[in-house]
Amino acid sequence: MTVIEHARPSAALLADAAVLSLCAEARLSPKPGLVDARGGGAHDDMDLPLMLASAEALRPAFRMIAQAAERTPAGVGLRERLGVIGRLGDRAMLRATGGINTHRGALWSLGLLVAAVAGGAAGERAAAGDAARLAALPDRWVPAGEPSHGERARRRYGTGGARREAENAFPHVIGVALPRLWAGRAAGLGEDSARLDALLAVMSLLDDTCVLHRGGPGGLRAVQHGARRVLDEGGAGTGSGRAALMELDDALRARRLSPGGSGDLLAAALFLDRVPWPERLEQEVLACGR
Ligand SMILES: CC(C)(COP(=O)(O)OP(=O)(O)OC[C@H]1O[C@@H](n2cnc3c(N)ncnc32)[C@H](O)[C@@H]1O)[C@@H](O)C(=O)NCCC(=O)NCCS
Ligand SMILES: Nc1ncnc2c1ncn2[C@@H]1O[C@H](COP(=O)(O)OP(=O)(O)OP(=O)(O)O)[C@@H](O)[C@H]1O
Repeated sequence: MTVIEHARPSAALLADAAVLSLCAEARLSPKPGLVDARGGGAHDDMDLPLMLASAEALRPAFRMIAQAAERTPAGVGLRERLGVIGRLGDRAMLRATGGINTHRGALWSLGLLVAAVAGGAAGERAAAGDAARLAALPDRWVPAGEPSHGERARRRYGTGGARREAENAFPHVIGVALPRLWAGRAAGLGEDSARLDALLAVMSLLDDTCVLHRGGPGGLRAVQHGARRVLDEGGAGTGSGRAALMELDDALRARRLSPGGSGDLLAAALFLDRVPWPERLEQEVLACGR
């Protein structure tokens, strides 16, 4: 069997892949409740140009994250360095958006995955596992402050939010979004329909603190049941699935419910799908020679 030398993707390439994934997630339309090419969804302070500007503003942070992970062995030192860069990235995002939180959750999830790939993880599962170990390490420099919306939702409803999703090695990315994306492609769905179905599959299962904070457990049930219904109707690529999706979009916009955590995890799946893993390259070369 051919064994191909695996050149680790450069920090610049990983930052490109992370920004492209955020842009692809933002452009994907029609997404229920989320910002997309049609407008702000459940948000009255966001639109697509703002999301794209925010993604671009995060490029230096992703590059610094990758460089730090290339140079520093995984451990508390790296975790604390990522915390510093993550908080700087957050400030760059807020500068670019005039103070609006467009991508905080996405920077957290993608930042950890970028660090894992830059640190040498080979394959989606390995990357999610390495990211989980980093997420679980302590960071002495977390500033004390007001509890975030997510923190309040966690205390009130006992859910784990973005932090636990990372500490558990991104089960909704590895076990839900990626398999659904690949199954959709294998079934011959168009790329947008395969991505929308992957998003809906995550929405149908995730305890999203973004939704809980705005709509409580009733709002979360509406998101989860609505997404499940679209999939049961045949998914975004069918007429009845599309009709159910548009109904869900109307309902989420009317109730101001935004499944932001699911948007973040779709972007994370698109990132992992874009990384040129050695075994995928190997399969492509073998298929080419057949
Ligand atoms: C952990 C983070 C998200 C902050 O936690 P916090 O409780 O304040 O955030 P909160 O729960 O409000 O969620 C933020 C966002 O995460 C997303 N989210 C919500 N629920 C989920 C979920 N179940 N799974 C994944 N993402 C989710 C949503 O987009 C939400 O808006 C992160 O911003 C952080 O701690 N950053 C510090 C910098 C750092 O350490 N970075 C290191 C890696 S770059
Ligand atoms: N396409 C998208 N549209 C909207 N949000 C998205 C999208 N993709 C990802 N997100 C995520 O959703 C989060 C936005 O959440 P939200 O608007 O609830 O922020 P907040 O400032 O915590 O709450 P609020 O707006 O209620 O004050 C971001 O952190 C971002 O990572």
